Amino acid sequence: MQTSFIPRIVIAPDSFKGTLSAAQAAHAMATGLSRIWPEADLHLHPMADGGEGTLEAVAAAMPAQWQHAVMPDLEGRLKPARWLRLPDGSAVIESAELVGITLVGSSQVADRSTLGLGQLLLAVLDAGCARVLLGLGGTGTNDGGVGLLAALGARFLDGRGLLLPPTLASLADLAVVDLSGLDSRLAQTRLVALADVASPLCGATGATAVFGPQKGVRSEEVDRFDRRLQRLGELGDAVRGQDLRDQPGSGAAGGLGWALRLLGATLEPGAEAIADLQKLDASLAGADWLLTGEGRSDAQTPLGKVPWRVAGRAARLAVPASLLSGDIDSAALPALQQRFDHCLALVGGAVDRETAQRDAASLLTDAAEAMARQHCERLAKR
Ligand SMILES: Nc1ncnc2c1ncn2[C@@H]1O[C@H](COP(=O)(O)OP(=O)(O)O)[C@@H](O)[C@H]1O
Ligand SMILES: O=C(O)[C@H](O)COP(=O)(O)O
Repeated sequence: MQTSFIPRIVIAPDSFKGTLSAAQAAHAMATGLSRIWPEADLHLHPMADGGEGTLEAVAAAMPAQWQHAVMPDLEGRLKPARWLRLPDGSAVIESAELVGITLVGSSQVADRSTLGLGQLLLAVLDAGCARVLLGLGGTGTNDGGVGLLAALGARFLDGRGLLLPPTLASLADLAVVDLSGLDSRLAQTRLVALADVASPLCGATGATAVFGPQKGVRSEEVDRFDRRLQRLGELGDAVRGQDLRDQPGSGAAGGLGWALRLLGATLEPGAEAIADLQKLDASLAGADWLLTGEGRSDAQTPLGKVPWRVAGRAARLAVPASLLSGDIDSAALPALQQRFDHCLALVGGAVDRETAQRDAASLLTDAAEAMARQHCERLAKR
């Protein structure tokens, strides 16, 4: 079916983790919409939230230059790591490049470190970048950011004054946080952390309790590891004379949010920052429809995931928004329907999870087409 109505449609999905990048998801959705409206004015905004895909989402928004380095990953293996230099001279780093959960091999979470990420930040300082955006999220580390801090000159000592390796395991013996040797260039550098979650560093809603289990923290370890980050937070905050550990986003990326605050960074919700960089509102202004989605929509989605945030922007501009995700938790539907006029999942009916993941791109295209067909008349009447 094709119609003469030519709609303006914004397509702004997050990645479908493990199956499609945000750009692939946006492209698949666009292909489906084009079957109904071949001439449609489509605006593709592959989104990210600070986690995996952040560099790609920024690169899609502007003529940024890819830069290349080789740094230790979360298990200490040397790995190529990219960063971006923006037209205004700022740099963008993505934590998932070096300490991403997909890079985890056989290590225990307590032995992983963000040291290589700190070394990458040093390389960016060497390159003379005065403003650095750091995407936080999708990490396999829970070291409170001590690796990153150590790379930049911080020292972590035990009760006898011995230097500790920068890992969660060593924090069991932590007695002193010494920030006196931090790289002096940090004082002239504007650090902006793009956080994918608003969790505090510790406690029931903190990094270890909420995101530790997905990184391999066993239930009997949660309290012990949380106490280590609590102690780290108390000692670091005392040096700064501020309570940084309870601030929103300090628990992002296994505590990297807190570590960056300790370095004077400001924290922003990553999805909002990416939407701004992509000038999403300019595309939404006057649009007829927003189509967004993610791998799985659930109770976390209304807490500020990408689809929720882009739909919030659409609502402010009176643009109806629909959600097309790989899977949708039916328990979350009532909440999701507050913001989306139509919620559709690939999983359902004859399509099981395995098929939805295997054939994600073609199923997404077909589902977008089906959605467009259903919305055709309503959009034409707007
Ligand atoms: N094509 C797909 N069909 C069904 N489920 C998917 C698909 N792609 C990803 N998922 C599921 O989505 C979940 C990840 O959710 P996602 O929204 O992508 O990331 P996050 O919640 O970490 O931001 C995983 O459990 C994955 O199995
Ligand atoms: O710990 C992290 O890396 C994140 O802040 C939360 O991770 P997730 O968004 O990949 O679940």
